[in-house]
Amino acid sequence: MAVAPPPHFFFFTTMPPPPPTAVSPTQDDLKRMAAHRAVDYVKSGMVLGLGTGSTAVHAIRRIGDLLRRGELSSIVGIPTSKQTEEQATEAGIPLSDLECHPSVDLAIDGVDEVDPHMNLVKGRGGSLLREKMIEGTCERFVVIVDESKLVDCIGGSRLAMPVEVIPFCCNYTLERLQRLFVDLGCTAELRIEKGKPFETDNGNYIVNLYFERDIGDLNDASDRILRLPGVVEHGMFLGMATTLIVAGKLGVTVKEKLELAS
Ligand SMILES: O=C[C@H](O)[C@H](O)[C@H](O)COP(=O)(O)O
Repeated sequence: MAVAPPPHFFFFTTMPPPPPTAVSPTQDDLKRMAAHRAVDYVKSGMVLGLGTGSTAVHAIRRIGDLLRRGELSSIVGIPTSKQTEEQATEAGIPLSDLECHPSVDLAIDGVDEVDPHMNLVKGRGGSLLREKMIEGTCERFVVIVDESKLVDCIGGSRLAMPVEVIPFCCNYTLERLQRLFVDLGCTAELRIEKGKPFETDNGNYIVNLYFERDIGDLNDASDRILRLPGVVEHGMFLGMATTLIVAGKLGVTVKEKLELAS
């Protein structure tokens, strides 16, 4: 099993906790705090990757507010899902796509899990493919989380690792995915919603992988999954995040890749 390098190429900056109040922040408050801190990175004229989910929506609304107040201008948003497209339209953010704007300055998105090396699991909302296309091309990818998303190793939570597959013979692909990781006690399940397979924005299905043991070499696992015909993409986002913003009860912490910070 390959050993990941220590995370010494990162440094931390912290912000003081909010003044004490009678009520402690809810998880949604923490998501909003992380999202608003991320929007500090947004400058007028930027092309922005707009993430998907209950954390990212706070960033979308904040950007919309700043545009309305004239504190930001000439922003172009590239939505990572149909849901985000609707939310961004409602927030008044002008939208485009990668074909018209192939250079994305900054993307902001939530995640399902983040490890100490800033490797991520994404896609439990089903949007991993468009997210990976857009966030994989941007200059700076800012990940925003409440502290519940921090894990020691991704996949180690024993929660779902989503894989987007084409519908054709999806159970065959599912079997092959499960067999790939038989030594890790992997179970593969087709994501079902309302009695039928959950369909992504791209018309594909999601197979959720559950691991009994730690995945170990994530890059090797990624390669093995992607080599299977029928697989479109998986939810491991390895080495992509450049900034991590974590909101917790003690305040907001910002962690940067060193090369970006210098
Ligand atoms: O497909 C969904 C996306 O990857 C989301 O970014 C991820 O699931 C996190 O969503 P939330 O902020 O709602 O926890």
